[in-house]
Amino acid sequence: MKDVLEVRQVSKVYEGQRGVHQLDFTMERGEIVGFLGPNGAGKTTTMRMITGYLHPTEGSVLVDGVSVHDQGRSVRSKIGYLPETPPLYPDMTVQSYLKFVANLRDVPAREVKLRISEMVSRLGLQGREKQLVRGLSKGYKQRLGLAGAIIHKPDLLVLDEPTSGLDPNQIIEIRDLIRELGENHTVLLSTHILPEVSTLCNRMLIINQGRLVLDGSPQELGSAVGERFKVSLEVKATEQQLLQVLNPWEKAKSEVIPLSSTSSLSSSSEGNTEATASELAGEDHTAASVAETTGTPDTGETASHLASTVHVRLTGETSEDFREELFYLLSGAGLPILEMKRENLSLEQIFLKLTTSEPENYDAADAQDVSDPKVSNPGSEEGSQ
Ligand SMILES: Nc1ncnc2c1ncn2[C@@H]1O[C@H](COP(=O)(O)OP(=O)(O)OP(=O)(O)O)[C@@H](O)[C@H]1O
Repeated sequence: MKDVLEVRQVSKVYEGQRGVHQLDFTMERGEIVGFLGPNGAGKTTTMRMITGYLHPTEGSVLVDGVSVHDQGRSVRSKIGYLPETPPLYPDMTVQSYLKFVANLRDVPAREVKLRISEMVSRLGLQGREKQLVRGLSKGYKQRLGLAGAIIHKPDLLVLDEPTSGLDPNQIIEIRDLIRELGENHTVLLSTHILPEVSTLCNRMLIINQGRLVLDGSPQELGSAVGERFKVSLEVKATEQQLLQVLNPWEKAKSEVIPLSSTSSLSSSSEGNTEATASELAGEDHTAASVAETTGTPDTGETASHLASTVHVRLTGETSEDFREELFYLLSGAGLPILEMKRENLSLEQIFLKLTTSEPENYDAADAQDVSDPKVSNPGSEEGSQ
């Protein structure tokens, strides 16, 4: 499929100060891509270069194969841009603003009326056509900004923090609109709100200190930072029975979790109350003591053989999801899983891992490498450059 957007080795230097450095990525038709980064990372700079409002110091931006900077006006008709603060004129009405933008964007005169009514109904602006822009709430101003950004039916839609400053209801409404717009447009969306990316985007780009540090789907994030797949389990078995099955299993390493580190065990049954009490007394809780405190009545056998439930944490060799295989392994051995929980890093933790790095020296030799898995060694010296 032909790329709608090609950002080729783009750098921007502001009077000796770095804006962005050798960014290189493409977007295919129909993608909704989240563009994330801490304050000052270079998101707005990048978006302004993509939309033709700023010239790169180096590199080029192509939309539908045409250079944004060589063919300014013709290529801008293919782009819709919603800056963080949409340039709305407070003394215009909703309708006159849309007419103004339609003319500016070269919408054919005979189509303007129809496009305005399409935008009004699509963006939920019905009944507000004659209202002055200054009287609109922030959420409705954002809707109007979006209407202005798509009135000329652009191929590529660039949205700079479209939900910033909105209340929770407005955020939900604008997200729904963006999701809908994504059905007909290719969308690049910058945001500070991480859950927004997981709900709206099928791919994300993370930028830090002017460089791309990750390019991948939200699902690929874990493997991008070299994370292994992890789960914690509560299994109806003795520790010995469980480890007999898990130890030879090559997919993951298992570690029994002492009772003092488990939450569900320490909050439910009577046995757990005892355990918590002894815990308060500062006793050490090994897996054997878990067995003791949660086990069946004492019949004289060793405590670990009596346990009714055991908690274990399993860490995979890779980031590959092994839950299904694990389920069949334990059920095949007649050991019921009572609880299984993923223990992987949250999006926020991964973001922090990728964007918390020391300031670096910039020189031409330290070009980024975001080849598969699409990350430039976060945390390592090379990656943080
Ligand atoms: N006009 C300018 N002149 C000089 N430096 C600038 C200019 N615009 C941006 N910068 C610098 O370029 C870097 C990237 O800024 P940019 O606004 O693109 O970041 P951002 O990721 O959009 O940040 P935020 O999330 O805070 O909006 C920052 O160090 C910023 O100070």
